[in-house]
Amino acid sequence: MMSSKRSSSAAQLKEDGHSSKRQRLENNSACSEASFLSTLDIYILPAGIQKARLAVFKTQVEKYGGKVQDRFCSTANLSHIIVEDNVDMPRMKRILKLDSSLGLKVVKSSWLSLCLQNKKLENCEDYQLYEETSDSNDFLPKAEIASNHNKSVELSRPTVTSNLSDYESSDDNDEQKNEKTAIFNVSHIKSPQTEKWICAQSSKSPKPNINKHITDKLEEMVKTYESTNDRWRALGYQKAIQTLRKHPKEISSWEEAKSLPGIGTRLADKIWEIAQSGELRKLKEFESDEELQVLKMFTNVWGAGPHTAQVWYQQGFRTIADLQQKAHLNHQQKVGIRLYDDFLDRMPREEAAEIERVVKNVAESIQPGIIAEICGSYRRGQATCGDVDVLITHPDGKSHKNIFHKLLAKLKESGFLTDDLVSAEETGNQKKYMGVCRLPGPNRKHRRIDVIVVPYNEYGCALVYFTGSAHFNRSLRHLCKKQNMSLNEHALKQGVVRKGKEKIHEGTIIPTPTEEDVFKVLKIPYRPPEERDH
Ligand SMILES: Nc1ccn([C@H]2C[C@H](O)[C@@H](COP(=O)(O)OP(=O)(O)OP(=O)(O)O)O2)c(=O)n1
Ligand SMILES: [Mn+2]
Repeated sequence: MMSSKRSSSAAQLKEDGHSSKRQRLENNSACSEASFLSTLDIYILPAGIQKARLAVFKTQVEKYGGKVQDRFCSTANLSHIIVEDNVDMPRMKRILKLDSSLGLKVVKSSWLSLCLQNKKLENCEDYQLYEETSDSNDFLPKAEIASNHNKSVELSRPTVTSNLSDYESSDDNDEQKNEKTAIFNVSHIKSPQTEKWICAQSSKSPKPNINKHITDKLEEMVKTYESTNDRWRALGYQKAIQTLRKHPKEISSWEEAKSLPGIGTRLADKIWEIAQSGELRKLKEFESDEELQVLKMFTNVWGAGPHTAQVWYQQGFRTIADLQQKAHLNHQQKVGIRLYDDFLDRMPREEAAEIERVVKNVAESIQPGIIAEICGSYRRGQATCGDVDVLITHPDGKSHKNIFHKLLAKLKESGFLTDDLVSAEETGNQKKYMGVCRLPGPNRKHRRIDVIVVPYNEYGCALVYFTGSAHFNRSLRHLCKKQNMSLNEHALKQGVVRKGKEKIHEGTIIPTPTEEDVFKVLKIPYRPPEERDH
């Protein structure tokens, strides 16, 4: 969980780092006929296609700016797999030896012929092969999930290789649907129907979660998949949990589970198994699997992700004591191990409020008028918090610059900050500290604290980002993509042009001094923090 947070900020950084690619866009942006296939990066399944025809396809596609891969590689960033018109999905999967989610478009070769014939990238929808979906459409609005339900292609992806880029790629697959509009015809983009989006809806459910007995078990599955770095599956389960939480009645049949958006056959099986027996065999198996349990425990060490956990396991370590005595640990992991139990314990929100008061008082004593706001789960009104995320700024637009070091120095001096994890991470104009604090007095636990100092003109976007939830943020970012915008903790930008995962035009900043402005620009109703707890 905590390691995912850090990977995510790295991913965010990456998002920002594409300005050098702007040039390429400018050369490309007048998308003439000559490069009408430039968004294609395809693999053509040879089965049933004559060699000569295969060669023609390859030459033609390349001639018009596309790429054709000679070998199939499940980790390559393909836009489509092309198959002979009579090849069906099961056959293709057999040939390519696939059996978990890839999320690639599989299209009949007659579509490619049509594009070449008309010298334009035709809509491929009518030529696409579909398979029942189970775990993929996380960020789509509900209506879209429903309508795509039996259509989206879901191929198998080998488990252990899934990583963060898979996680983001759900966005991109969907984006490819709009590739024509996005690359060729930027000015004619329709505003998506926003009302169905997760970020447009309140997380406050009018009814309590009646399927809690099911979602609790699925949550355990998520934790396991997260510890083995199987984010693809973790995300699929997370999405099912969201859907089930909102479902107004107790699941009473397999069909009922299966009819819910984003729940495919395999998830419906699991849900029905829990509904009927109160148990999930797969989870039991996981629970009796020593390796999985150890990996879960090791990934709970702050500073250790699934990879480190795996390495430790392979080195023969099985307990936290083993790590303490024998493993080669970096500074963060040493802190993570020393405070292992404290970090796993979520603090009551009252304690987070006390921490806020300490930080606010010290901040105010350094610079009057300073704003210090706890974001994260606390601001969303949760009863317990995993850590405290303090966002700091100053309305004069400049005083924030001097605050970071002074504030941390004072907080250390008083003994409130006990350990540093990341002393200063700079992202653009923002500075982030990650560390550990403890309130004065007996029997106090150590708590994780992040302090983020941001310039006032980035405050609106920073508030949105650090308030979360992470799921809510993903939905916002995805909605942005649909409107050719981008959103991160720094800014909301418009006129962004993307090609696959790449941003080939960074876009321009739309000023959003407040959170409300962010919602307004995206044309969704403003949601107060407690309604963003998705
Ligand atoms: N992968 C991530 C991680 C974090 N965030 C944003 C949204 C989160 O709400 C906020 C703070 O991150 P935390 O990990 O502290 O999450 P929460 O505060 O929501 O939960 P917790 O109570 O577990 O700290 O940062 C995000 O958008 N994407
Ligand atoms: Mn938090």
